[in-house]
Amino acid sequence: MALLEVDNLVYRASERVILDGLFLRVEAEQVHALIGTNGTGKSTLAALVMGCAGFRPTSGQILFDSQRLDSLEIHQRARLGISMAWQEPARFEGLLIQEYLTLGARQADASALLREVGLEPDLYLKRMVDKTLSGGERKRIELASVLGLKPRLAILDEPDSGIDMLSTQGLIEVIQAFRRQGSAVLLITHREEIAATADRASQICDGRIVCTGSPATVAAHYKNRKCLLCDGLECGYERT
Ligand SMILES: Nc1ncnc2c1ncn2[C@@H]1O[C@H](COP(=O)(O)OP(=O)(O)OP(=O)(O)O)[C@@H](O)[C@H]1O
Repeated sequence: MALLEVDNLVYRASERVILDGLFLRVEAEQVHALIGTNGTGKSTLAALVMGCAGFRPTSGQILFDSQRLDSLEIHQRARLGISMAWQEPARFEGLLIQEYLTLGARQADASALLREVGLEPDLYLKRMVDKTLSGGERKRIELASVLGLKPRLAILDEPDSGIDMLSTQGLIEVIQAFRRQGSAVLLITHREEIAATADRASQICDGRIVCTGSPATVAAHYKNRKCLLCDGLECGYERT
Protein backbone atom coordinates (compact mmCIF):
# COMPACT_ATOMS: atom_id res chain seq x y z
CA MET A 1 0.00 0.00 0.00
CA ALA A 2 1.43 3.38 -1.02
CA LEU A 3 1.79 6.18 1.53
CA LEU A 4 -0.31 8.51 -0.64
CA GLU A 5 -2.99 7.17 -2.95
CA VAL A 6 -5.00 9.46 -5.13
CA ASP A 7 -7.86 7.62 -6.80
CA ASN A 8 -9.93 8.93 -9.67
CA LEU A 9 -9.76 12.47 -8.31
CA VAL A 10 -12.01 15.02 -9.95
CA TYR A 11 -11.94 18.69 -9.00
CA ARG A 12 -14.17 21.33 -10.53
CA ALA A 13 -13.98 25.04 -9.83
CA SER A 14 -16.00 27.81 -11.45
CA GLU A 15 -17.69 25.29 -13.76
CA ARG A 16 -14.26 24.17 -14.97
CA VAL A 17 -12.86 20.66 -14.67
CA ILE A 18 -9.33 21.12 -13.35
CA LEU A 19 -8.54 17.57 -12.26
CA ASP A 20 -10.23 14.98 -14.39
CA GLY A 21 -9.93 11.49 -12.92
CA LEU A 22 -6.38 11.66 -11.58
CA PHE A 23 -4.58 8.59 -10.16
CA LEU A 24 -1.29 8.90 -8.32
CA ARG A 25 0.71 6.76 -5.89
CA VAL A 26 3.57 8.05 -3.79
CA GLU A 27 5.47 5.38 -1.87
CA ALA A 28 6.77 5.89 1.66
CA GLU A 29 10.27 7.39 1.83
CA GLN A 30 10.36 7.97 -1.93
CA VAL A 31 10.81 11.19 -3.86
CA HIS A 32 8.16 11.42 -6.55
CA ALA A 33 8.48 14.21 -9.10
CA LEU A 34 5.37 15.70 -10.70
CA ILE A 35 6.00 17.46 -13.99
CA GLY A 36 3.71 19.09 -16.51
CA THR A 37 3.09 22.29 -18.42
CA ASN A 38 1.66 25.42 -16.78
CA GLY A 39 -1.95 25.23 -15.71
CA THR A 40 -2.28 21.44 -15.86
CA GLY A 41 -3.31 21.12 -12.21
CA LYS A 42 -0.12 20.48 -10.18
CA SER A 43 -0.69 23.12 -7.50
CA THR A 44 -4.38 22.25 -7.38
CA LEU A 45 -3.51 18.64 -6.65
CA ALA A 46 -1.07 19.78 -3.95
CA ALA A 47 -3.75 21.96 -2.34
CA LEU A 48 -6.25 19.09 -2.40
CA VAL A 49 -3.81 16.67 -0.76
CA MET A 50 -2.86 19.25 1.88
CA GLY A 51 -6.54 20.15 2.42
CA CYS A 52 -6.16 23.88 1.91
CA ALA A 53 -9.22 26.04 2.56
CA GLY A 54 -11.68 25.85 -0.32
CA PHE A 55 -10.07 22.75 -1.83
CA ARG A 56 -12.19 19.63 -1.50
CA PRO A 57 -12.50 16.90 -4.15
CA THR A 58 -15.58 17.00 -6.34
CA SER A 59 -15.30 13.19 -6.47
CA GLY A 60 -12.72 10.48 -6.04
CA GLN A 61 -10.60 9.99 -2.96
CA ILE A 62 -7.26 10.72 -1.39
CA LEU A 63 -5.81 8.18 1.04
CA PHE A 64 -2.83 8.77 3.28
CA ASP A 65 -1.48 5.67 4.98
CA SER A 66 -4.78 3.99 4.04
CA GLN A 67 -6.83 6.70 5.77
CA ARG A 68 -9.30 8.83 3.81
CA LEU A 69 -8.40 12.50 4.08
CA ASP A 70 -11.67 14.00 2.81
CA SER A 71 -13.10 15.05 6.13
CA LEU A 72 -9.82 16.22 7.66
CA GLU A 73 -8.82 19.88 7.95
CA ILE A 74 -5.35 21.07 7.05
CA HIS A 75 -4.07 20.96 10.67
CA GLN A 76 -5.34 17.40 11.10
CA ARG A 77 -3.50 16.38 7.94
CA ALA A 78 -0.41 18.12 9.28
CA ARG A 79 -0.73 16.03 12.43
CA LEU A 80 -0.77 12.90 10.30
CA GLY A 81 2.55 14.01 8.87
CA ILE A 82 1.75 15.93 5.68
CA SER A 83 3.52 19.27 5.20
CA MET A 84 3.80 21.60 2.28
CA ALA A 85 6.22 24.26 1.08
CA TRP A 86 4.21 26.64 -1.04
CA GLN A 87 5.04 27.97 -4.50
CA GLU A 88 4.70 31.46 -2.97
CA PRO A 89 5.87 31.19 0.63
CA ALA A 90 3.96 33.17 3.22
CA ARG A 91 5.45 35.87 5.44
CA PHE A 92 4.92 35.81 9.18
CA GLU A 93 5.48 39.35 10.35
CA GLY A 94 6.65 39.57 13.94
CA LEU A 95 8.33 36.17 14.12
CA LEU A 96 12.05 35.62 14.31
CA ILE A 97 13.38 33.06 11.86
CA GLN A 98 14.60 31.06 14.86
CA GLU A 99 11.05 31.02 16.28
CA TYR A 100 9.52 30.21 12.91
CA LEU A 101 11.78 27.18 12.45
CA THR A 102 10.88 25.76 15.85
CA LEU A 103 7.15 26.59 15.84
CA GLY A 104 5.91 23.15 14.85
CA ALA A 105 9.01 21.27 15.94
CA ARG A 106 10.29 22.53 19.29
CA GLN A 107 13.27 20.18 19.30
CA ALA A 108 14.40 21.29 15.85
CA ASP A 109 17.92 22.67 15.55
CA ALA A 110 17.26 25.94 13.74
CA SER A 111 20.94 26.51 12.96
CA ALA A 112 21.33 23.06 11.41
CA LEU A 113 18.16 23.58 9.36
CA LEU A 114 19.44 26.91 8.03
CA ARG A 115 22.73 25.30 7.05
CA GLU A 116 20.81 22.55 5.20
CA VAL A 117 19.25 25.22 2.98
CA GLY A 118 22.47 27.14 2.49
CA LEU A 119 21.87 30.05 4.88
CA GLU A 120 24.42 31.14 7.47
CA PRO A 121 22.70 30.86 10.91
CA ASP A 122 24.55 33.86 12.38
CA LEU A 123 23.11 36.10 9.68
CA TYR A 124 19.54 34.81 9.77
CA LEU A 125 18.45 33.34 13.13
CA LYS A 126 17.61 36.73 14.65
CA ARG A 127 16.03 38.24 11.56
CA MET A 128 12.27 38.53 11.13
CA VAL A 129 10.28 36.47 8.62
CA ASP A 130 9.20 39.64 6.87
CA LYS A 131 9.44 41.56 3.63
CA THR A 132 13.10 42.38 4.15
CA LEU A 133 13.87 38.78 3.15
CA SER A 134 14.28 38.16 -0.55
CA GLY A 135 11.97 35.70 -2.32
CA GLY A 136 14.75 33.15 -2.45
CA GLU A 137 15.56 33.54 1.24
CA ARG A 138 11.90 33.10 2.18
CA LYS A 139 11.72 30.01 0.03
CA ARG A 140 14.80 28.53 1.67
CA ILE A 141 13.44 29.29 5.14
CA GLU A 142 10.14 27.67 4.30
CA LEU A 143 11.93 24.57 3.03
CA ALA A 144 13.95 24.54 6.25
CA SER A 145 10.77 24.73 8.33
CA VAL A 146 9.16 21.82 6.45
CA LEU A 147 12.37 19.81 6.79
CA GLY A 148 12.39 20.49 10.53
CA LEU A 149 8.90 19.05 10.88
CA LYS A 150 10.23 15.69 9.64
CA PRO A 151 6.99 15.05 7.75
CA ARG A 152 6.08 11.64 6.43
CA LEU A 153 5.10 13.42 3.21
CA ALA A 154 6.54 16.77 2.15
CA ILE A 155 4.83 18.48 -0.76
CA LEU A 156 7.29 20.85 -2.39
CA ASP A 157 5.55 23.07 -4.94
CA GLU A 158 8.17 24.40 -7.33
CA PRO A 159 10.99 24.80 -4.80
CA ASP A 160 13.14 25.92 -7.74
CA SER A 161 10.82 28.58 -9.11
CA GLY A 162 11.50 32.24 -9.67
CA ILE A 163 14.57 34.36 -9.50
CA ASP A 164 17.02 34.32 -6.63
CA MET A 165 15.98 30.81 -5.61
CA LEU A 166 18.06 27.91 -4.44
CA SER A 167 20.89 26.85 -6.67
CA THR A 168 20.16 23.56 -8.37
CA GLN A 169 22.83 21.69 -6.43
CA GLY A 170 21.72 23.27 -3.16
CA LEU A 171 18.15 22.24 -3.77
CA ILE A 172 19.17 18.71 -4.69
CA GLU A 173 20.98 18.52 -1.35
CA VAL A 174 17.85 19.68 0.48
CA ILE A 175 15.84 16.99 -1.28
CA GLN A 176 18.48 14.47 -0.18
CA ALA A 177 18.05 15.71 3.39
CA PHE A 178 14.33 14.89 3.19
CA ARG A 179 15.24 11.49 1.80
CA ARG A 180 17.80 10.85 4.57
CA GLN A 181 15.28 11.50 7.30
CA GLY A 182 12.75 9.17 5.67
CA SER A 183 10.27 11.76 4.38
CA ALA A 184 8.47 10.96 1.16
CA VAL A 185 8.44 13.98 -1.18
CA LEU A 186 5.94 15.02 -3.80
CA LEU A 187 8.21 17.28 -5.83
CA ILE A 188 6.50 19.64 -8.25
CA THR A 189 9.04 21.03 -10.65
CA HIS A 190 9.62 22.32 -14.16
CA ARG A 191 13.32 21.56 -14.01
CA GLU A 192 14.46 18.28 -15.52
CA GLU A 193 17.68 18.15 -13.48
CA ILE A 194 15.65 18.47 -10.28
CA ALA A 195 13.09 15.86 -11.38
CA ALA A 196 16.00 13.56 -12.29
CA THR A 197 16.90 13.22 -8.61
CA ALA A 198 13.52 11.60 -7.84
CA ASP A 199 12.93 7.87 -7.43
CA ARG A 200 9.84 8.05 -9.61
CA ALA A 201 8.05 10.64 -11.66
CA SER A 202 4.64 11.32 -13.12
CA GLN A 203 3.53 13.64 -15.88
CA ILE A 204 0.28 15.49 -15.42
CA CYS A 205 -1.57 16.67 -18.47
CA ASP A 206 -4.93 18.39 -18.55
CA GLY A 207 -5.79 17.25 -15.04
CA ARG A 208 -4.73 13.60 -15.41
CA ILE A 209 -1.58 11.60 -14.92
CA VAL A 210 -0.57 10.46 -18.39
CA CYS A 211 2.74 8.77 -17.63
CA THR A 212 4.45 7.34 -14.53
CA GLY A 213 7.87 5.72 -14.39
CA SER A 214 11.50 6.57 -13.87
CA PRO A 215 12.28 10.29 -14.11
CA ALA A 216 14.14 9.68 -17.38
CA THR A 217 11.20 7.81 -18.93
CA VAL A 218 8.73 10.47 -17.87
CA ALA A 219 10.96 13.34 -19.00
CA ALA A 220 11.34 11.70 -22.41
CA HIS A 221 7.59 11.18 -22.64
CA TYR A 222 7.00 14.80 -21.68
CA LYS A 223 9.48 16.21 -24.17
CA ASN A 224 8.24 13.99 -27.01
CA ARG A 225 4.60 14.83 -26.56
CA LYS A 226 2.77 15.74 -29.71
CA CYS A 227 0.61 18.43 -28.20
CA LEU A 228 0.84 21.01 -25.45
CA LEU A 229 -2.20 19.69 -23.64
CA CYS A 230 -3.19 16.20 -24.66
CA ASP A 231 -6.25 14.09 -24.11
CA GLY A 232 -4.07 11.17 -23.12
CA LEU A 233 -4.74 9.36 -26.38
CA GLU A 234 -2.17 10.85 -28.72
CA CYS A 235 0.68 10.04 -26.37
CA GLY A 236 -0.50 6.50 -25.79
CA TYR A 237 -1.64 7.08 -22.25
CA GLU A 238 -3.13 3.98 -20.73
CA ARG A 239 -4.81 4.25 -17.39
CA THR A 240 -3.84 1.40 -15.10
N1 LIG B 1 -10.96 28.56 -8.62
C1 LIG B 1 -10.61 28.41 -9.89
N2 LIG B 1 -11.46 28.76 -10.89
C2 LIG B 1 -11.15 28.59 -12.19
N3 LIG B 1 -9.98 28.09 -12.60
C3 LIG B 1 -9.09 27.73 -11.66
C4 LIG B 1 -9.35 27.86 -10.27
N4 LIG B 1 -8.28 27.40 -9.59
C5 LIG B 1 -7.39 27.03 -10.52
N5 LIG B 1 -7.87 27.21 -11.76
C6 LIG B 1 -7.21 26.91 -13.04
O1 LIG B 1 -6.85 25.54 -13.00
C7 LIG B 1 -5.69 25.34 -13.78
C8 LIG B 1 -4.66 24.58 -12.96
O2 LIG B 1 -4.06 25.45 -12.02
P1 LIG B 1 -2.78 25.03 -11.18
O3 LIG B 1 -2.37 26.19 -10.37
O4 LIG B 1 -3.09 23.77 -10.47
O5 LIG B 1 -1.74 24.74 -12.34
P2 LIG B 1 -0.20 24.29 -12.26
O6 LIG B 1 -0.08 23.04 -13.02
O7 LIG B 1 0.25 24.30 -10.85
O8 LIG B 1 0.48 25.45 -13.09
P3 LIG B 1 1.92 26.19 -12.97
O9 LIG B 1 2.91 25.23 -13.54
O10 LIG B 1 1.73 27.38 -13.86
O11 LIG B 1 2.15 26.56 -11.53
C9 LIG B 1 -5.23 26.71 -14.23
O12 LIG B 1 -5.65 26.92 -15.57
C10 LIG B 1 -5.93 27.65 -13.28
O13 LIG B 1 -6.18 28.91 -13.87
